Amino acid sequence: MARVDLDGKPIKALTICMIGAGGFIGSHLCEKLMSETPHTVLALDVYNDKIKHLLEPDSLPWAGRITFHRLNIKHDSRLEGLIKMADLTINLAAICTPADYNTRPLDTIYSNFIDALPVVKYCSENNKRLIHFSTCEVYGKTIGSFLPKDSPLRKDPAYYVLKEDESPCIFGSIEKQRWSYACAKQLIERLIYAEGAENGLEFTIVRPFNWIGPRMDFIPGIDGPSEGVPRVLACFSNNLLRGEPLKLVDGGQSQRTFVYIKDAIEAVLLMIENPARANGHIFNVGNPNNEVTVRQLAEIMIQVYSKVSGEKAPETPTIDVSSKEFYGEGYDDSDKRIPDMTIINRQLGWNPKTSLWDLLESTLTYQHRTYAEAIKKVIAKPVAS
Ligand SMILES: NC(=O)c1ccc[n+]([C@@H]2O[C@H](COP(=O)([O-])OP(=O)(O)OC[C@H]3O[C@@H](n4cnc5c(N)ncnc54)[C@H](O)[C@@H]3O)[C@@H](O)[C@H]2O)c1
Ligand SMILES: O=C(O)[C@H]1O[C@H](OP(=O)(O)OP(=O)(O)OC[C@H]2O[C@@H](n3ccc(=O)[nH]c3=O)[C@H](O)[C@@H]2O)[C@H](O)[C@@H](O)[C@@H]1O
Repeated sequence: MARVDLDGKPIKALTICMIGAGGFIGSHLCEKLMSETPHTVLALDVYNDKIKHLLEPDSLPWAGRITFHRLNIKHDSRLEGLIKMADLTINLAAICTPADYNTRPLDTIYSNFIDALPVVKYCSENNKRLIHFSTCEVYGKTIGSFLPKDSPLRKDPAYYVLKEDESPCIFGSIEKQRWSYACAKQLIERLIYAEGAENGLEFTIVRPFNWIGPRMDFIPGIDGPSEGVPRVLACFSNNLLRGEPLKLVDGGQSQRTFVYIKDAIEAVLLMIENPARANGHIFNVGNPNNEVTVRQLAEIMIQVYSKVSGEKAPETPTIDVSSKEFYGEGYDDSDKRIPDMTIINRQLGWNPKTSLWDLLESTLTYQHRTYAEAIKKVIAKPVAS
């Protein structure tokens, strides 16, 4: 049966230029596009470890529909040609781990703004559609966080729910370099929006709210640097795998909503296949029902990991660390992130499905299966003198 879009029209097979295809989100999106659609992917990245299973062997059912192009978009003349070959470009490439924002602010700003400029320009000049990945961090802090601690208004959704077309972007001072990422993402959003308004660029901007699942980031000392600090899912997974206490930054009081990567990818596929409904829009993609403090996240992950691994929870399950000690000078944090879902619901009829417990159960099962043996070997190895 022919696949149809939300308006009942047949979906044409597309060629998609996916920049950053070798990362966490890219790997899941490539998997979905290969297994469930007829689309072709030109996968661009500097790494391909997370999509190797889709590239080899030649006998895979989708062989020929995905090709990997190893390139750095900072300096590679092949970029424009690949964008021209495609109907649609999806840009995922970015430095997007908070540990980098205050310690490598220049790389962060270059990666999230300067390096994205040619992609926007080539799409605009060649009349190609662009789906650009921004972030929920563009909202920064909530309005409610500036109210007195005991103000009843803090409980009023008007002071914390984040709306694409209404909420302001509230960042800290310049010396709080945490916001270098959010600010660079905000400026590229504004540039894309302006290209749409002045030059007719067909664009969609995605604001992911803490998408998590298998293949997110790396486990320090196993498939990433020992001293590296990934995002919270991988930090806590690493602690659990090693039987160490989970580190709560500044008491773990910040709140987040976590969405399962597989739910979120459904939303991206709807955007890809329904351009008339997605063009010109900015979409929050998150799960407002999965809100927890970071401390609660740690507690749930400890329980779930114990269930899936059969190992006892560590005697000291969590410890508090200051943000200065953990991330260094210039760190700051978003207090609370509840996505408003009105626009994505209206335009694409999308809703997240997976509960926090369920998504952590499948993700931690994957982490245990993938890393537990390797961690045991590393721990058992005597340190070279
Ligand atoms: N995962 C989330 O929940 C989340 C949340 C908000 C925003 N985002 C945004 O979504 C996008 C993808 O995030 P992710 O979680 O998959 O991150 P990721 O780090 O796993 O993936 C990014 C990929 O881009 C590649 N890349 C970076 N710079 C490049 C360059 N110059 N040339 C070629 N390739 C380059 C990296 O090698 C990596 O494979 C990013 O733009 C990020 O800011 C993600
Ligand atoms: O995922 C998103 O939607 C966006 O937010 C993330 O930012 P953040 O949620 O702050 O990053 P995490 O590393 O996942 O941290 C979440 C919270 O856990 C805390 N944390 C992290 C690691 C840890 O070991 N302990 C700990 O308490 C952090 O301080 C923060 O409050 C990243 O900036 C991006 O990947 C992305 O743009």
